[in-house]
Amino acid sequence: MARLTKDSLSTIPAEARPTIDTPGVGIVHLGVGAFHRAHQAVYTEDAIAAGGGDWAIAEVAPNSTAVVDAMRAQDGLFSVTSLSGAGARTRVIAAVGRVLHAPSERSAVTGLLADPAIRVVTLTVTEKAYQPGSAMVKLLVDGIRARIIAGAPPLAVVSCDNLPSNGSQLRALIAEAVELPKTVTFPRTMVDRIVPASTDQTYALVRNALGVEDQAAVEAEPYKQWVIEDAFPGGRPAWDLAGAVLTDDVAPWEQLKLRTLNGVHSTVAYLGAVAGYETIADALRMPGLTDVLRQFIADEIAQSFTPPPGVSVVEYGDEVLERFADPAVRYRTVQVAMDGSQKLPYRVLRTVLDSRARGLSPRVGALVVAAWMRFAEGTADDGTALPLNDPMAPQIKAKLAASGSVVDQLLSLREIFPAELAADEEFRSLVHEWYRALTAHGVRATLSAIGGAS
Ligand SMILES: NC(=O)c1ccc[n+]([C@@H]2O[C@H](COP(=O)([O-])OP(=O)(O)OC[C@H]3O[C@@H](n4cnc5c(N)ncnc54)[C@H](O)[C@@H]3O)[C@@H](O)[C@H]2O)c1
Ligand SMILES: O=P(O)(O)OC[C@@H](O)[C@@H](O)[C@H](O)[C@H](O)CO
Repeated sequence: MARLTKDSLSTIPAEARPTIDTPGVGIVHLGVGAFHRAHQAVYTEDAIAAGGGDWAIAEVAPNSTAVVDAMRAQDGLFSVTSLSGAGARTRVIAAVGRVLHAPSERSAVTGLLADPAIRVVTLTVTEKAYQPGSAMVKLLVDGIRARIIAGAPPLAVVSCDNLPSNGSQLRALIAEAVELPKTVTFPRTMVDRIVPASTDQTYALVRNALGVEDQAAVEAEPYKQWVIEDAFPGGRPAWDLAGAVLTDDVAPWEQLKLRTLNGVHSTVAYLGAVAGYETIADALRMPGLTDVLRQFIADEIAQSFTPPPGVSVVEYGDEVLERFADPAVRYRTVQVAMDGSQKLPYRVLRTVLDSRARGLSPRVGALVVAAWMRFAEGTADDGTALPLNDPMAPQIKAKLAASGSVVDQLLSLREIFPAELAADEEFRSLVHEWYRALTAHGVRATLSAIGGAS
């Protein structure tokens, strides 16, 4: 079967063809993962179609050469399939102008970061990359230094990772190494679209829909949202015309999404993986789980922050549960569960701390922590092995191997559990209680007992 390329575009169904001819490059993106392709690349294609401009994307892969090879062989083209119970729609995106591999083409990447034609840098490099002196930080620092030497043309560096205050966190990491001119900004964003890792099913779906082979294909839910702080000194694509919300205040949107959607996603992931469910949608069918999640949303998450004006956290949470429950979106529980040490603090522990400050009981928050502990132990309730894919795996495993209670050992990991929380007797005793129940009876029986008791 022919490969997806500019030459083969005339053979695919007209409604799936790109809506633009790739213009000049104006954006560098670091981290060519599935999410970027299904989110920022789609918004950018639609923004170019609606508002024009030289805003094509130069993709920079920080690690793998596989995605670089696949996209180069396809002239930068790839497809995005929106999947839901209602059906599938595949479209090809032509917003990518160049593809580079950071480790082997470092000077080309730093040269590009200094190029005045580049006015925006975006990133999706996962939470764990935001560490002082990481390869991603060093690359950006070198690029910004080269840009300063070139006269510091204006630049916005936009983190699109799931992190609280993502823009300020990134700025702080870069500012440790280079004095930042006012012409470089770090807008904060809230990004949302459920994009599971591509599988053979994704590639087969595209072969059927388009009649070509696409090795960079991604699939996603139809829903997408992007709230961006409007701080672009060198201009930006007309993302607003593509449906993004440009605002001065991203914070309430970010809290809403990270605490509700991501907090609940992680909850389903840990309980679901330990109970033996492969996907988030499958896990949601576990008796009692939806009731517990609704309690979590209404009694703890919604009490922990002030949502954007006019938004009900409970209604938003109901919509999130509907999105998660769509069986067409096959997000694996173990994928959402990975890197828990990086995710738990902002997805769940901040909710617990803020609701404790308001005098509330962290009942479900403590259950999530106990479920993460059971997951970290590496076996499901039926004895199947579970992968601990986490940058802190060595420290977590060392705590698990130490003598004493698993709960006390893991709560002593200060990088995850702040001292204030670990010292909170009510929280501690609830985590102990849930951990005992999960260990003695398993997830399903524990959830059924909650249902029976409420
Ligand atoms: N997938 C989603 O549903 C979704 C939705 C919203 C936000 N996000 C954000 O996007 C991120 C990436 O998700 P994805 O689905 O594209 O994952 P992915 O596994 O497809 O891609 C991850 C990308 O991050 C890069 N990366 C990984 N570790 C890195 C490191 N230490 N330094 C630099 N780069 C590194 C990889 O090279 C790859 O390009 C998530 O961590 C999250 O912050 C994802
Ligand atoms: O992408 P991660 O690893 O940060 O988190 C896994 C999921 O919770 C996440 O990707 C959600 O699907 C996403 O944040 C929805 O917008």
